[in-house]
Amino acid sequence: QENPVVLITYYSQSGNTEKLAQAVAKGAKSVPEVEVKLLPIDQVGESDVLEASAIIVGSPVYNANVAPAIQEFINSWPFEGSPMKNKIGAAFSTGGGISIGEELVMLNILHSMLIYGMIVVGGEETETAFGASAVTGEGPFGEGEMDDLFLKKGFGLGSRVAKLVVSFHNPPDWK
Ligand SMILES: Cc1cc2nc3c(=O)[nH]c(=O)nc-3n(C[C@H](O)[C@H](O)[C@H](O)COP(=O)(O)O)c2cc1C
Repeated sequence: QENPVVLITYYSQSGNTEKLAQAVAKGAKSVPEVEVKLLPIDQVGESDVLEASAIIVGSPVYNANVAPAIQEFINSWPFEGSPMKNKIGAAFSTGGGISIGEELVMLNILHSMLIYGMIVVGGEETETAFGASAVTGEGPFGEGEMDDLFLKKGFGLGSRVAKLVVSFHNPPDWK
């Protein structure tokens, strides 16, 4: 039996969300028995979406909303016959400021996943209850390297989703 696929996909104009996506992928790859795919959103086809057992979507904060490309991507998922039902979903975001949209963006992604019948989860810790987020342009969190604190959150999100996928893939005997 093939390993279940965890798809991590993101939109990133200036590289911040991509950095966080790489940390999420690292976390997912730390779990054996999953295949991890890390792709920018414009390189994801419908077959990637359909074959994935889990999808982790990342967006920058744009005026307290997801980037339009992210919403278009989610809107393009197949709906008839509920092929997305019971896939695991999770979210991450990066925003320039502290608390000016990161949570809204993650929750918006999760809301949309719920419409498709997906099972949505946050990260490993209370600090990633809604997913992993990073501040990229305020106070000590300026341009350049992403703070380790945020990369760890991304890692934890990826590893939690991958662990869940493995346990879903090998269901216990519930009888
Ligand atoms: C059009 C636009 C709107 C933005 N609006 C917000 C905002 O409402 N809140 C915020 O925290 N950051 C905002 N930002 C900053 C980005 O979210 C931040 O720089 C993010 O890390 C960019 O991600 P990227 O490098 O992956 O493109 C905005 C940036 C742009 C270009």
